[in-house]
Amino acid sequence: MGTALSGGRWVSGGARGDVNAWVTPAELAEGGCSLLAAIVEDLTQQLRSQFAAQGYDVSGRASFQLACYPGGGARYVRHADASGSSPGRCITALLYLNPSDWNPQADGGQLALYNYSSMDGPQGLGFLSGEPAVVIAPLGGRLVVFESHLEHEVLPAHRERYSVTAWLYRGDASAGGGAGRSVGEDPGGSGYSEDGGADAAGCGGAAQDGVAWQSAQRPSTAAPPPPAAVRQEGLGAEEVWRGRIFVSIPAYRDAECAWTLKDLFLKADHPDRVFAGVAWQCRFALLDARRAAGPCAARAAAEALWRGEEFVLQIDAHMRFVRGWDVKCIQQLQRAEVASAAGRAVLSAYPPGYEGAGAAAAVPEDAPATVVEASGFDAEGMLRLRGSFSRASLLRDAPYCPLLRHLFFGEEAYQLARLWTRGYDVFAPAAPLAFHQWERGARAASYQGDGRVVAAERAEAQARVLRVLGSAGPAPAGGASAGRQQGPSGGGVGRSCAGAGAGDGSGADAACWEPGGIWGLGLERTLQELEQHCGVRFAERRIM
Ligand SMILES: O=C(O)CCC(=O)C(=O)O
Ligand SMILES: [Fe+2]
Repeated sequence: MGTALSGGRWVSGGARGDVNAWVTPAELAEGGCSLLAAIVEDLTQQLRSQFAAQGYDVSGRASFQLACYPGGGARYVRHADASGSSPGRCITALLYLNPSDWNPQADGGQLALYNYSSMDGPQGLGFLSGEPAVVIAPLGGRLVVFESHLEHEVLPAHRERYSVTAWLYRGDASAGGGAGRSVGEDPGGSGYSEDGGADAAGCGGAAQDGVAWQSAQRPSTAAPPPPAAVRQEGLGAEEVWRGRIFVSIPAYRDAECAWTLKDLFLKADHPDRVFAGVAWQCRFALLDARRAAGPCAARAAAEALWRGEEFVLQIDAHMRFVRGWDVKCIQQLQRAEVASAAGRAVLSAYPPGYEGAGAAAAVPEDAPATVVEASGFDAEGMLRLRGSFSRASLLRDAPYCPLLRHLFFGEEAYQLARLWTRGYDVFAPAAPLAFHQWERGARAASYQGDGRVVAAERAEAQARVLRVLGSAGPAPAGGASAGRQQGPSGGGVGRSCAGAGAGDGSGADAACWEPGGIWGLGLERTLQELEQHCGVRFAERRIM
C-alpha cells in the first residue's frame, strides 16, 4: 500500500486524525493493489449508474482517497464533504478495509451520520455529547453511501482503521477545477476523471442532459431523501433516523384490504413516510381478477410499484399492526443487521392472528413474538414455513418471481433459500409487529380461472421451486435439465433475466434458474449451509 500511496500526500491534524492520500485506481493497481483498484472502479461505475437512474447528477469526475486512522483515539470531527470549498461533491461512498473482527465497543472508530445540520457551530456537539446520529461500525467490506452534504464524524478510533473513499461529483463541478479546490481537496487539479463514465453509466453522455433530467425528476433540494445505506447500532427510539417504507400488498378480491391499509397508516408513527403499493386483482396496480396468477405474481406486481423508498414491508391484504410499527420495524431491522454476518438482514415471522374483520377486528393484547421454524413438508414436497421487513436492496437481490404462477405453499422456503444464499440472514422480530387474519372464512378462496390450467401451472411452479431447492429430479418441460452445477460466471445473468417475462422455461430463460441467476440460488452461501442452519433436508423432504 505504501507504494500506492507514494504519489499522494499525507496529512494529519487535530480535527482530522487520519493520514490519507489521494489516489487513482491506476495508481492503486501500479502500487500492487489491483484487486482494490478493480473494486473501486466497479463500485464507482455501479454507483454512478444507480444514482443517475434516481435522478442525481453524478456525471462529473470521481476522486478517491485512502485513509488510515492510526488508533490512539484518532478521529475526524463533524463535517460535511460537500462544503463551501468542495460544493460539487454529490455522493460519498466509503468502503472499510478493516479486519472482520472489528469490535465497535473496544475499537471505536464508528462513523456517526447526522441527517440535519448542526445548530451549535460548525462542529456541533457531536454524538459523544448526546446528539442523535446514525452510528455505523467500520466493519471490513462494509460500504456506506450517503449524500455528501450530510454532516458526519469519525468517532475516536483505538485501533488502526482503514478505508477508501470515493466522491462522485456533479457534472457542473469539474470544469477547470474552478469550483473551489479546498484544503484536503485533490492535489494537482485533475483528480481522477472518468471520461467513459457517462457512457457506461447511461447518464446520457452530456452533463447538460443530466442536469436537466435531474431538475425534472427531483424538483427540489429542500428535502433530500435520506442516505441510501446506513445502519444504526443500539440507539434509543428518539435517536433513530427514520427512513421511508414501501409496503408491498398483493390482494385478491379481499374486503380486508381497505382496513389493512387504514390500520397501516393509523398505527404508523410517521404515516407521511409510508408508501403502499397494492396489486389488487392508489399507486394501485389493477389486475384483472380473471387473470390472477397467485400470490407470487401479485407480489411481483406490487413490488413493481416501488419508487425508491429505503425499506420494504411485504405483507398480506388482511393484516393489522402494532402502534408505531414503522419505527419498531426499522429499529429491529437495524439490530438484526448488526448481528448478521454480512450486515444483511430480513425480519420475518408468521404473525399472531387477529379476530373478526373490518371495523370489528380485534387485535390481541399480549401476543408473544413468533419464531418461524420448519414444520414439515406437504404432500407435494413443499416446505411450509410468511410478510417480511428489509432494506429495499432485497427487491434488487431477490425480487418475487412472477413466473411461479399459482404457487401458494413453498414460495416461502424458496424465497428463504434465495435470500440465504445471497448472504441475507432472516430474523424473527423480538416482539410482534403485525397481526394476520388466519381465518379464511370470507376471503375469496378459489380462482375464477380454468381449474385445469391453474393446476397445471401450479404443478410447473412447484417443480421449478423443488428444482432450485435440489429436491426434485427432472426439470419441468423446457427447463434446464443439466448444468446445474455450472452456474453463471457472474451476477450479470440475473440482471439480464430480470426482464424476461416469458415464463415458459425456454432455453433462453434457463440460466435464470441456475445458481447466480435471478430466480436461482445466490452464490454467497450454499443451500447445504441453510439446511444445516434450519435442520431441513430438502432432497429427502425431511425435518431433522
Ligand atoms: O472514514 C470514515 O468513516 C469517514 C471519513 C470522512 O468523513 C472523510 O474522509 O471525509
Ligand atoms: Fe467526510
